[in-house]
Amino acid sequence: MRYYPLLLDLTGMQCLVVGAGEVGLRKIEGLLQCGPEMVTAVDPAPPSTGLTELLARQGNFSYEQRPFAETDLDRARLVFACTSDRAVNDAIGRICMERGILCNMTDAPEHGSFVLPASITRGDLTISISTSGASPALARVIRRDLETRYGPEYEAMTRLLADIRTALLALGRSSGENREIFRRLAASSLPDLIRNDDRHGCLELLRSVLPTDLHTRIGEWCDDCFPTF
Ligand SMILES: C[C@@]1(CC(=O)O)c2cc3[nH]c(cc4nc(cc5[nH]c(cc(n2)[C@H]1CCC(=O)O)[C@@](C)(CC(=O)O)[C@@H]5CCC(=O)O)C(CC(=O)O)=C4CCC(=O)O)c(CCC(=O)O)c3CC(=O)O
Ligand SMILES: NC(=O)C1=CN([C@@H]2O[C@H](COP(=O)(O)OP(=O)(O)OC[C@H]3O[C@@H](n4cnc5c(N)ncnc54)[C@H](O)[C@@H]3O)[C@@H](O)[C@H]2O)C=CC1
Repeated sequence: MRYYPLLLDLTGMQCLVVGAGEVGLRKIEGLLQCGPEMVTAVDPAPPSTGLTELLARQGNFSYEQRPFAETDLDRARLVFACTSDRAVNDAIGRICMERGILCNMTDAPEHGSFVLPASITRGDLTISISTSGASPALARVIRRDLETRYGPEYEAMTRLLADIRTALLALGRSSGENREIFRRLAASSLPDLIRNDDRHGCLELLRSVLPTDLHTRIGEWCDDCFPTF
């Protein structure tokens, strides 16, 4: 396998995007969805409409209208080289490598330390697809295909399973018994029931699978999946 897949927590992290054209903007938007400490974009061009909107909305985003300078890398932990100037991108990649900073090279991925996957998020559920740079267009097609298979109901499904998991683990039963229940629920028709707004079916299913100690909580969990407002 060419790359090691991981999910990165951006809390407290300073991110730098050099070159805020079409590709840079996509990377900035992706970063800002994950709550970093700060995203700084550096580009000599005036900010585009998309960037101006982000600047108005996001307190943790700043834009510096000037070319890249080596000192930009002093505080950055995660860097994206997205300029249209191959020599500038190469220099960023080289310095990051020397300093041990994670760097995404948008025009020469083989010289960077990581690539981005195409992603679908449904609350805490993340589905990522990567072709390791072989064909981003294929990653995009597969992402769109999976988006229809795993719809918005998977956000509530994931939250429900997380709540049940916390409660079940607190009962202190054997992990073998717990695993059996988690696997049954995860493979059940819960997504269909949520999508079809079938609260009754959901109640029935949870009663049939969960131990009686948890039955008093089922109503509250279903309320969360089927809000009445
Ligand atoms: C290696 C990587 C490095 C990185 O950026 O991390 C990289 C590199 C390059 N992309 C290029 C082109 C395109 N990129 C896209 C789209 C996406 N590119 C993304 C990631 C990645 N792109 C990483 C590998 C991911 C993987 O392989 O799985 C996605 C998944 C995520 C994101 O960017 O957030 C996002 C999809 C988001 C979505 O829709 O879900 C499209 C599709 C389109 O626009 O229709 C095209 C045009 C079609 C095509 O070329 O396939 C070029 C050539 C530029 C040129 O022509 O010169 C290079 C440079 C090179 O290959 O050398
Ligand atoms: N990884 C990916 O997903 C993709 C990568 N690419 C590659 O990414 C690069 C950028 O593509 P686009 O965003 O479409 O180009 P673009 O022309 O829209 O944006 C490039 C930006 O870099 C800025 N720039 C130029 N010199 C700079 C410097 N010294 N310091 C800071 N900023 C500088 C320009 O002002 C411009 O705003 C290209 O090399 C392209 O081949 C293209 C498509 C997808």
